Amino acid sequence: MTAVANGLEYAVRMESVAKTYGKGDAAVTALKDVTLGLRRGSFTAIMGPSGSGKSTFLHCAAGLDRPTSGRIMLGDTELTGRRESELTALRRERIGFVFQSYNLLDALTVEQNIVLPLRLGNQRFDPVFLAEVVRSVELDVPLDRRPSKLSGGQQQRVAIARALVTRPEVVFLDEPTGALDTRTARQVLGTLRQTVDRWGQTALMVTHDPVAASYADTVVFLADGRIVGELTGADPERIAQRMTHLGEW
Ligand SMILES: Nc1ncnc2c1ncn2[C@@H]1O[C@H](COP(=O)(O)OP(=O)(O)OP(=O)(O)O)[C@@H](O)[C@H]1O
Repeated sequence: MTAVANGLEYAVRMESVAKTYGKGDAAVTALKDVTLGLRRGSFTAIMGPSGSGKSTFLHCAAGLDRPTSGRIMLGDTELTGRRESELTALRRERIGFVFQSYNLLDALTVEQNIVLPLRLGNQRFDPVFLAEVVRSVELDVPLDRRPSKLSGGQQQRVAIARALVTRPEVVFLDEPTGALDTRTARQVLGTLRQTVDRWGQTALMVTHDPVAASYADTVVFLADGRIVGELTGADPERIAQRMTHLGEW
């Protein structure tokens, strides 16, 4: 298949990616020969024991960290070998991020938080699209409120809206429900699933939770820096069983 066709079919492609931290005796190889494509419109979860390379994988795929070798493509744009300023612009314009700790600014209102990536990129915001994003994440609070006045679940919906507002090619989520109670976590994951289904949003989520992972189309398992398996359409029990086979988690 040609590179252009891959760019259309895959939102992200990683080819033989390796990442080593440090040098000599202190070197730690966090990723080894990782090859994976995220199809446009797919929702993928990454699971693996502690230290298996999940964060490193997410950071490399999102252009937050550089692999030691291999190639990473965002659509038909190669990330590897770009200057930091170019990577910053690519991340701002084409990628959305959601973290466990929400990372909202309390000096700003909910609405100002959501549109912040557009302001930073000097992009205009379309109030009709903003309303659609707010509706799609089922955010049901006054937009002039400060984030700290909201529940954890509502704060994470604000963070997801902020990640979606630039119409990113991919949203990367790092333990997005790690700080939420079980019921709220399920509601937020249901919302995320709907944005994938309705908008064709591509998403990649790192999680320790088999229930969270079961909302994804495919779960990719990492162990010791390598991809060691994949499950599609699996329920939480099957995912938990596979994790148990990978050892402690
Ligand atoms: N900045 C760094 N410098 C040195 N070693 C690192 C660095 N970041 C990660 N590592 C090492 O790389 C390996 C993979 O770490 P990583 O954080 O990617 O795993 P993880 O699966 O996300 O772990 P966890 O589930 O505990 O967050 C580990 O051995 C870790 O100690």
